[in-house]
Amino acid sequence: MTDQHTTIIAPSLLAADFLHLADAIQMVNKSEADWLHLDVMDGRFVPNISYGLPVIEQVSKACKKLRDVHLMIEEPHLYIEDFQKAGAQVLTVHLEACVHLHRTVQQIHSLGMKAGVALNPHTPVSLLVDIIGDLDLVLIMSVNPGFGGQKFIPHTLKKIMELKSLVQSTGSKALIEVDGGINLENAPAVIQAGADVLVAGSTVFHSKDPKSTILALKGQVL
Ligand SMILES: O=C(CO)[C@H](O)[C@H](O)COP(=O)(O)O
Ligand SMILES: [Co+2]
Repeated sequence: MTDQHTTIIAPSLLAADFLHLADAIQMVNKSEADWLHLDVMDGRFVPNISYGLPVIEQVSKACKKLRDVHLMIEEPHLYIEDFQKAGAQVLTVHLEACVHLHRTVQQIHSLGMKAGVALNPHTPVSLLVDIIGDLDLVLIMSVNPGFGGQKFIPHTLKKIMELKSLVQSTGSKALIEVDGGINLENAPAVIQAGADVLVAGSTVFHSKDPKSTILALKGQVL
């Protein structure tokens, strides 16, 4: 999607203190984070409900970083324009939730957003073969979607490597984003496997010094 040499860090607001969202956004604004990851859950595609359009609209007004919206919802095509109006800049839908994935990607692009497709841990990378050339981003779920604070599933490292070869062999511009259970211990291996973007919720927001943790995830320890 963009020329970049250092890993993009996208803190996930899901792990922030919801009573003090403004403080969380100011921290992200002042940090070396590149994006803000926003997780939308509908209680149907995943067994949890997070936050939705009104929250993203307000967050977008305050957030100076790119808004990376991860839709864990059924029938996401019904809400593409709503999320664009709320301030989404990258909009990611789940392959498992889309019957007409190519059409949904076209819809996202027609509204001026970057388009991402997310894969659950059990969904093979090979299912992207006929869409990879149209994508700006592929999100590899490294936990089962629905909750923050879960443990990284090790076999997803192999999927990141498979996706990296697919991207390289097809000349796709898609960035590889990895989401779930990322911490300071596994981040180097995830980057080594081919990740361009690391999502980190608990590791950033539950740390004593979130700004330093963001730098450390980038491999630039203070
Ligand atoms: O999509 C997600 C969960 O479905 C979140 O982005 C992810 O879980 C981040 O949280 P953590 O870093 O705590 O695992
Ligand atoms: Co997410």
